[in-house]
Amino acid sequence: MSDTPLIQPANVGEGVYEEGREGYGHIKSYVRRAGRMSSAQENYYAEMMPKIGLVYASQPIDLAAFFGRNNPKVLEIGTGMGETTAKIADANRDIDYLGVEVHVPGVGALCKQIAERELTNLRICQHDAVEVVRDMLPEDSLDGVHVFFPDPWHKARHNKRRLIQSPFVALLASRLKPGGYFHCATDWEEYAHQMLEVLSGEPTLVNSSEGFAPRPDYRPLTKFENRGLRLGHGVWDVIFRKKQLA
Ligand SMILES: C[S@@+](CC[C@H](N)C(=O)[O-])C[C@H]1O[C@@H](n2cnc3c(N)ncnc32)[C@H](O)[C@@H]1O
Repeated sequence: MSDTPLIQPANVGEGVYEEGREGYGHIKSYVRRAGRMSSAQENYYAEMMPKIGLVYASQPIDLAAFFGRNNPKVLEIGTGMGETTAKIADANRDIDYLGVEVHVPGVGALCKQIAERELTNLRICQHDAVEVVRDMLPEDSLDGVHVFFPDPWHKARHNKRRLIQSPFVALLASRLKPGGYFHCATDWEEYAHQMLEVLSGEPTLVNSSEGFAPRPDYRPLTKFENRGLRLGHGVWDVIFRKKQLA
């Protein structure tokens, strides 16, 4: 692993207050939303998280040992209510998926999907993905990264809270294996262009298409996306690959 962390640990920057910074750590890409779990979500959370949850710790993990097999590993950041995540894992049982999400009712909803679909290839970490990637995922350990519809933070003064920015993309790219893919999607056009620009600027990645990519079959259309498309709104997919070693 390299000596210089790409994202500074939480104690760096102490004393500097910036909007969006929690506990003087790095700027957060989310706000803790209110919202209670339904009793079903609560029950599934209590039943499933001890079995499939990854508890955050500031040390790298062995993903093959964690999933109990050597199959391809894909990270999804911001699984939301988990419908897309569960559908993808259900349709691709030979691939192991690690979903990272901070919103507790969303984690509860995903636990329900995992139990109902009897998925053994999908696990969840309920923690800030920036810290999970920085502290827990070894370099060259992932076959793919999904970041679907990240919070757009559309006001200019909030743009700094967006996930897809150069330092985090460089960190994520370092966790991909050579040939691994990095797939983002958004319905916010200006963010789509930022994604394309930031990923194009990462020297270890190469675009899999010319410009935006067609939606690949493995990413199902969400209800929300379908409605948007009917209303004439756009959705943009950006898919890059990590360069093979020379
Ligand atoms: C707009 S939602 C999209 C959810 C889902 N991907 C979808 O397509 O419906 C973005 C999600 O990312 C989560 N999120 C944002 N920043 C995060 C972070 N740093 N770590 C983990 N989850 C994060 C939010 O809690 C939210 O659920």
